[in-house]
Amino acid sequence: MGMGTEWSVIGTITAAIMIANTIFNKFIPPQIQSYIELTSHKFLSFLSPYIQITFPEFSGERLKRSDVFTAIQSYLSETSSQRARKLKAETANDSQNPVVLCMDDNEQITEYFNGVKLWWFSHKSIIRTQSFSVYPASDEKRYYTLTFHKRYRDLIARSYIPHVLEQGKAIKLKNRQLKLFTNCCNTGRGGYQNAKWSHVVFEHPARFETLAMDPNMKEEIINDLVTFKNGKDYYDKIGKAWKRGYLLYGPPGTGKSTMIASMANFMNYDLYDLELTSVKDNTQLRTLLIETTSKSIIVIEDIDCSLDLTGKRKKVKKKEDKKGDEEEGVKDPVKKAEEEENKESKVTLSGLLNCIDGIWSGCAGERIIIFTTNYVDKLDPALIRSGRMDKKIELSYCGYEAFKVLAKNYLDVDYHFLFPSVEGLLKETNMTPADVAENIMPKSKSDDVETCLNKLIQALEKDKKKAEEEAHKRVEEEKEKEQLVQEENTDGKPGKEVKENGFIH
Ligand SMILES: Nc1ncnc2c1ncn2[C@@H]1O[C@H](COP(=O)(O)OP(=O)(O)OP(=O)(O)O)[C@@H](O)[C@H]1O
Ligand SMILES: [Mg+2]
Repeated sequence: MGMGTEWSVIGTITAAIMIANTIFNKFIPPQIQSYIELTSHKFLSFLSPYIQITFPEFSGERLKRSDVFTAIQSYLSETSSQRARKLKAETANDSQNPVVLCMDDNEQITEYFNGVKLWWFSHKSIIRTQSFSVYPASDEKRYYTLTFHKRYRDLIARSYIPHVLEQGKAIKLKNRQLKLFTNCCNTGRGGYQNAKWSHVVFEHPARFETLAMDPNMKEEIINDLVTFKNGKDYYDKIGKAWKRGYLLYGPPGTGKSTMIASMANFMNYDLYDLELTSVKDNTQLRTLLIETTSKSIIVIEDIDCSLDLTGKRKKVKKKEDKKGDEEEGVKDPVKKAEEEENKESKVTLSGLLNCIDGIWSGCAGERIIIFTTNYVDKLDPALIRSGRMDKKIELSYCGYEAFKVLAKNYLDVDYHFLFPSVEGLLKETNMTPADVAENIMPKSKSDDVETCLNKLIQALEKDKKKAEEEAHKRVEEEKEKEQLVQEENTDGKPGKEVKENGFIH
């Protein structure tokens, strides 16, 4: 039988089945339907040498889409778009390929696996649910069926289906568009229902390759991330939730935020930027954290400024109070009520810790939480203990290795005769990678590598001079202080006492 004849036979049979199915669903009572289905199924399976496996979209928990179904859908969207005749165009979140073509509903394709022929069908049927409402409720039921000869049962079950699921998951991950979620500006006059995330597509260009830092430290972080990503079985084995916490600390402009973006790109995880000052209270914080999904990084930037750890937040509130008192006479009452509510907003350290431990234990895995701070000493030890913050990463001033990465990024050079001068000066100064980057960035077309590096050298020399002057000033001040103490000792009371008592203290 030729390919064309085979298809027309399958097509006719499918069409006939679909018509019969419609008539069957419409006119025959459900009890008789199930009896007929059972009998005909038994009869057909006795006659047919083919086996059929069904993969429904929803199974078990009605609200959760089956992971197997979505994996098959991704797999077929890639493999079927070449072969299926009826295609469906779906919107993709990719600006370069705005449309994804995939197999349409009630369409079929043939596939070969290790020389074995098999058929995929995509079904969609409308089920009318029994309802007392004026408008009859209808529900779409979608599923895939896989048909193959019964002699290949083992091969399909043991090799082909795992292969499809693995490929499907990989395709889904590859096509995944990263998102940046933020809770900022979502709190207003309302209560907890306003505790929600809004998102934009995450398109930060930061990569580990372009991140300027000590190469050994970079490698250590990458290895840590890779181990975490592949660690599901390990975490299961040791009975620990599949989560990891990082604390990034260092002066402003040393690349903390850049590193977080690089991590998200490297891991292919969504980013949740949690702005604690916009969270009303601990309950709202919990709601937000529970809503985060797996394969994500939850970030709390400048943790020392957003929590009542240092008294900083209190100070801000006091300032607001003062301002409020001054403006009291002219204030709109609605605005005032709103402010009153905002003033109440309070996330406590213990609330945050409980929430973190809560999502640590209660939600599905693969989550990273990152805190950043400029002042690590100010943080409460409870917040950064191991288990909550598993790895503490210090990002510091620009060293020579980090400079080389920046020079490669910004000027596309691996070496230049001015590099040794830069190396020497970097050792003697504290310049952040952000400032180094700003100095070596060409500002006009005529700026060549030498001009840019000279500009950096000038800036470094200026910094060095300033640091030397400051150090000199400090020494002078110390000297003055010492002199003052000495003068006090000779002229003042303590000296006399020493004399009188005859003791030297
Ligand atoms: N280590 C680095 N590698 C590459 N670029 C860097 C690095 N550090 C800083 N930069 C550059 O400087 C800019 C500021 O850095 P970033 O925002 O990451 O600093 P930060 O440590 O988060 O500062 P802050 O504490 O103020 O939030 C970035 O846009 C980036 O271009
Ligand atoms: Mg930052």
